[in-house]
Amino acid sequence: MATTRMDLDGRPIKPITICMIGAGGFIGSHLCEKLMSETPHKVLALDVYNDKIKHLLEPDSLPWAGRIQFHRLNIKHDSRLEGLIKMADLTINLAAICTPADYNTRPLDTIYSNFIDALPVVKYCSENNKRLIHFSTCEVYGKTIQSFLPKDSPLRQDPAYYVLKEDTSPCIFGSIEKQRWSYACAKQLIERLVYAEGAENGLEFTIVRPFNWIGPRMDFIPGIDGPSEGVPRVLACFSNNLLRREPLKLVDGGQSQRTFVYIKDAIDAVLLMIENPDRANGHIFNVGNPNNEVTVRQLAEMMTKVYTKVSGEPALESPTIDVSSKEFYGEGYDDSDKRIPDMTIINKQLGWNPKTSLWDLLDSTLTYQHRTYAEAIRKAMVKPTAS
Ligand SMILES: NC(=O)c1ccc[n+]([C@@H]2O[C@H](COP(=O)([O-])OP(=O)(O)OC[C@H]3O[C@@H](n4cnc5c(N)ncnc54)[C@H](O)[C@@H]3O)[C@@H](O)[C@H]2O)c1
Ligand SMILES: O=c1ccn([C@@H]2O[C@H](COP(=O)(O)OP(=O)(O)O[C@H]3OC[C@@H](O)[C@H](O)[C@H]3O)[C@@H](O)[C@H]2O)c(=O)[nH]1
Repeated sequence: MATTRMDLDGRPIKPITICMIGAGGFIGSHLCEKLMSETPHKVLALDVYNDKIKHLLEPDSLPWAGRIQFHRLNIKHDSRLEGLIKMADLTINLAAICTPADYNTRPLDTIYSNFIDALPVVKYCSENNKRLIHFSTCEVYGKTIQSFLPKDSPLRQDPAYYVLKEDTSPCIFGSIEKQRWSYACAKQLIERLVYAEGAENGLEFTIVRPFNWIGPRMDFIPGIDGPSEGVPRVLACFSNNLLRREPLKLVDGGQSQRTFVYIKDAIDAVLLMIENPDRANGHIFNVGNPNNEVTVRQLAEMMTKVYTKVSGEPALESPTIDVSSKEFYGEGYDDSDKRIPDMTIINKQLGWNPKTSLWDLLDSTLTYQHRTYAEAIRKAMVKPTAS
């Protein structure tokens, strides 16, 4: 007899149906895994692709068979979207172009994907009184105030100038020709639209600002399960370099800082939002791990050490190489200098804190990368490239 699961206020959690847009992606695939293995909820999984959730959809003998349905559709132009949102109690929108290499090279696609294409999702939820959890990004904060202070200013040590807080921090982007900010600005405007639908029309919404969630199935390995010339996010870039025994490329010397959180810790936070609507509705949540801050150079050094342990292969003599952002990303690139999430609101509303250290999450993730890709890469490197 399954025990009834209780929410944070001691009330029994009723099974719901969730319309998950972008369910076939990195975060979506982990969220579907969690929902299928640990909850009674149903998922309508909408995406253009389902490679990352195929293991959840087949065979029919799976214990959750019947609770997850895949619908292959592109929300840009599909008349089935409203009906699927109406069938569900809650819509979670994860769909986006969200790899920085695209922001300054495909700015129109980026703006359409992160703002225009999300408009019908918000409209259908609002018109049909359906709850929405919308995925934004920590990138809406842009650059810290600290990054504009003189290098020797003592204020640089004051957290008020660099800790990012949902209800007080400004959004600071570069100039228009720095087209990198097309993504963050599109995300900012869709946040403002969702917030306005809440304020004016009573839409029950939650906005999530992920701070660099990383783990297995993030993006792709160029030339293996993605285009050879593709440029994924840093975890996949560095994994690809390690797998191919190439130096890791440090953009502009790798001085930018990031905080990384393990995908499995972050998914726990999302499940708390799903199952505690009274505590999550109306809120914007930072979801990250302030204890895992490194420069990109330090990340490269740590991944090199972990990969040596995981693969048994010694590191290269020169494990990293500096490259300019212009060379790596092209014209119009710019960067966030530092991303430390303030955790006050998510602690107060949901009592959530991340658990996994950067070393441990890199250990499990690089173990997955090595097990999944090492053989395919060895074969690809042996095979002469087509002349
Ligand atoms: N992973 C992170 O650390 C991170 C950080 C900040 C924000 N986010 C946000 O979280 C969300 C999910 O990110 P992710 O890391 O899983 O990315 P992802 O690229 O792995 O997943 C996005 C999914 O959306 C799908 N999609 C895109 N456009 C679509 C469309 N028009 N119709 C149907 N499906 C479409 C893609 O096929 C993909 O499977 C995005 O909104 C992203 O901006 C993620
Ligand atoms: O090979 C590489 C790849 C990336 N980098 C650097 O590593 C840092 C992280 O780059 P990523 O591609 O992972 O992406 P960013 O952290 O800049 O933004 C990402 O995180 C927030 C989400 O909104 C998005 O998924 C994306 O915008 C950047 O400073 C980038 O310049 C390298 O130095 N070398």
